[in-house]
Amino acid sequence: MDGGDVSADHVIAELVEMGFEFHQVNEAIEAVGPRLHDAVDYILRGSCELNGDERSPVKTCSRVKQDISTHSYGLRKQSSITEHFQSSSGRSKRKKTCSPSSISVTVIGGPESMHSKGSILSSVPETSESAQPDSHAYAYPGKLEDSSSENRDNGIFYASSSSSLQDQEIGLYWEQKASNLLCKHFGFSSLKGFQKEALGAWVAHRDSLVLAATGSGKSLCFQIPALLTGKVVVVISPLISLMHDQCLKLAQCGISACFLGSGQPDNSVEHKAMSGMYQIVYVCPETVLRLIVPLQKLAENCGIALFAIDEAHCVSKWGHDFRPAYRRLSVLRENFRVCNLNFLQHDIPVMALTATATLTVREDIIKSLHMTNDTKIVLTSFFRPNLRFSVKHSRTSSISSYDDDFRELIEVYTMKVVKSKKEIAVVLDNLQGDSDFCSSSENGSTSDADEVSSCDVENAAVSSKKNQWLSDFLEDELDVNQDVDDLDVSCGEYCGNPLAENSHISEPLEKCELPIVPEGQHIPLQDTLGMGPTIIYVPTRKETLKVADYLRKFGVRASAYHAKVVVATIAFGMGIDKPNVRRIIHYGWPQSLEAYYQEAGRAGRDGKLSDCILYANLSRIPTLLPSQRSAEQTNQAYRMLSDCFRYGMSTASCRAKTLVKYFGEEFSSDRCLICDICVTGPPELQNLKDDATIFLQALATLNTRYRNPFDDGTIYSEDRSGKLKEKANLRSVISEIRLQSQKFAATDQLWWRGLARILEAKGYIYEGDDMVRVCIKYPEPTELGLKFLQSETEEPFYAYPEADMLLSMNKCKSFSSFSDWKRGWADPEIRRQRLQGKQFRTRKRKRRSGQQRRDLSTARGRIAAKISKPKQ
Ligand SMILES: Nc1ncnc2c1ncn2[C@@H]1O[C@H](COP(=O)(O)OP(=O)(O)OP(=O)(O)O)[C@@H](O)[C@H]1O
Ligand SMILES: [Mg+2]
Repeated sequence: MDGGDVSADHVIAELVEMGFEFHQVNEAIEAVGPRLHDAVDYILRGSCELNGDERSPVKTCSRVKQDISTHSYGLRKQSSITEHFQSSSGRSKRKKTCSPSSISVTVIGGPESMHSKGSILSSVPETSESAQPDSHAYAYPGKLEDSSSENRDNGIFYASSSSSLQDQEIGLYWEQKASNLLCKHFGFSSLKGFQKEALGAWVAHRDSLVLAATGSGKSLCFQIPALLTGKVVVVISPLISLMHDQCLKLAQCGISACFLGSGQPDNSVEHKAMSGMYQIVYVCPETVLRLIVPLQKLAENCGIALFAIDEAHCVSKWGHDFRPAYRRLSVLRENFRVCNLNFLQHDIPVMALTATATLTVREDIIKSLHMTNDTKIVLTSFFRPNLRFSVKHSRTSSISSYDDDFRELIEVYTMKVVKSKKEIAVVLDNLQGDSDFCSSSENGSTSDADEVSSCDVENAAVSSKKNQWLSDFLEDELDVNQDVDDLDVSCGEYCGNPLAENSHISEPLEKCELPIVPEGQHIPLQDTLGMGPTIIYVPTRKETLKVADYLRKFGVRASAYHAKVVVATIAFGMGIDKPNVRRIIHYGWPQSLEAYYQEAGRAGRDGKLSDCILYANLSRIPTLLPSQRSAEQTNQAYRMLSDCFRYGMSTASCRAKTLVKYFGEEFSSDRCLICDICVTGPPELQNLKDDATIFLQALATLNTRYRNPFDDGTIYSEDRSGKLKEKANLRSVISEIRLQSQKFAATDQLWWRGLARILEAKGYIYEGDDMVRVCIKYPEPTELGLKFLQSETEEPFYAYPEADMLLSMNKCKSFSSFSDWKRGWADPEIRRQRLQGKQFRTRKRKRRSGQQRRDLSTARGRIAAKISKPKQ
């Protein structure tokens, strides 16, 4: 919108269309001429005093500079402290009680458009020399009237807004005013539906819980109130990198903001914030708990418009990033009510926001934060139409998998096909020989894992040279604030999966324009995503170095990022808003679908097609990463990991549908059309009647055979020595199946593991002890299962084989030959021949050469070598 040269009629029409009153428009045009922005400014300023020349010569960001140069950007003065006192004393001190009414749920139909054309955030450089990244507080100078004696009280500055409005004024045309502020500060043409809903609740002084997809624009729901009122908005946020990112962006939009917490090196910022100097104050939950009294003073002196609790899933023990301090945030609701603070006219609203909350988590948030019964729930679709989800099988702990898994990525970034098998072999050899490059135990090993490896102690130490290189790289290439330490915030009582510390960042060599995804339309898979940045999430720090190292050897500009080395403002963690991330690669099992969806949500925030690929070892059961957990938390963590495992194993249902369903949403359309399952289709439906029958039959046999002598209902199985041991487990069921059925003698355990999941989902079997597990261990038949077994109908049992069953089908052959070999030993004649014959010698030789090749860099290899060493 450039109002300079357009005719008065055009400008009038546009202003009226924007919702301004005709007489206001006329007055504005008469005063400032037919210039759209100036007219908008004029109207917004209304009858306020103008004093654009009072702006202090403090550094401004490029966008603000541009605004100032194009518009006569007068600013309204912050009401002085005396005015605040006057207005507060003039208010009714009548105490109010909360009248409970039922919680209302608003479901906004269909996902909001993600196509943020003309987003100023993508058009403005991410850092600007004038954005003061090292100042730790971000003040648009026009907002801080440091030279006004009126606003200055004992050296303390008070927040100001260009559109400071009284409470009653906000109520009248708040929607229009909010839209105008949105346009002015953020460059967006209109508020999204859910943003209006959330703001509407706030205007009505109600608490609210805002549930909206990652990247949908939740931040604006709590940023606009600061602009509308001129009062301070206090935002509770879990990560310093996130607070830093948001403050920087607000500064670019001409809004003063600061963050408080252990990462804030400037002690004076807290004092200034509590004096009302900043419009938006970000604070970590631990810090806000000790600031209750200063905040009450702030509410009395300057006014607090809203408490926003961002990433509110951290409140809940049932969520993926539980933070104990978040749970204590009920103090905000308790201490800022009319009944405790006489000067308030209404309770200060609490707005909780998250993109990843299941139904249980939502209830827990409302309860834990003591939100009022009148809490408004604003719910939008969690569906992100431009995210292309897929799951691929990979032995992610083994560097030999990197070749296949990262080949395409390397080709995208280096723009050449460099990888002949020979070249790759050379690189892999180099990496294996590199002392820094050590293998680590995989997140995803089963208890019966047969290939677990670990690092030599000496290899585990990362050379200081490399660390130096990494921080140099990050300093050079990324917008880094090394003074900010995420770990200060996220350690201690934080019992979650530290998201930000496990990522790689690949920066593009050059950017390219990509088509915007038309909502609900099919996107052919061969569409290239171009070279926007890629984030690779891996489970351990060691693996960040490993994968980054590998990519760099092929010429990709990749760097490991984890909080121990450096914390960047674009840390790509929870809530971080970088528009053009094209690929999110999870390399190894995530710990929960919440974490997965949250991390995947960093992709495609500009609305363009982006890939979210999960590489996981589908033949193994994932394990929990070590963390301090109570028994209850451990069970919950297993439940979440199990859901994630099932997502990976699923072959029949659209990925996006599974994901949004997990968050309690009924997917409006049947398929997303772009995920791997939608594109390639599910595998062939199979009649698994025989398989299900033999499984349940074997289970029933074991139950009868090992019914324990004490007849207490517990079922035992025998170990090889014939001793009674624990309950019949999946393994013993599989052995029993092999004994009972020639047809299934060669079918491997992956098949049965998958089938057990299908039977469990059907309600035919259940976990026989009280433990929560990722995969069923002690199957027991349900009544339904027994009924199925006893039924003599010919009715088929159709099911889609799951991912592990498909893997099993592929490797069935080798197992079969092994099985034949094993069975052969039962025949005395074959046994004799083998012991004497060539066949045995060959196998022995092979085994011996295997010993020589033992990999001494792995724990297994060293143990094996030790055991096989002849005794002296
Ligand atoms: N009304 C709007 N019109 C157009 N674009 C918008 C609007 N509101 C927000 N956006 C865009 O949405 C992007 C993401 O916003 P934001 O960071 O608030 O997402 P979020 O919902 O908090 O995501 P997350 O759950 O990942 O934290 C912003 O960079 C902005 O470009
Ligand atoms: Mg956010």
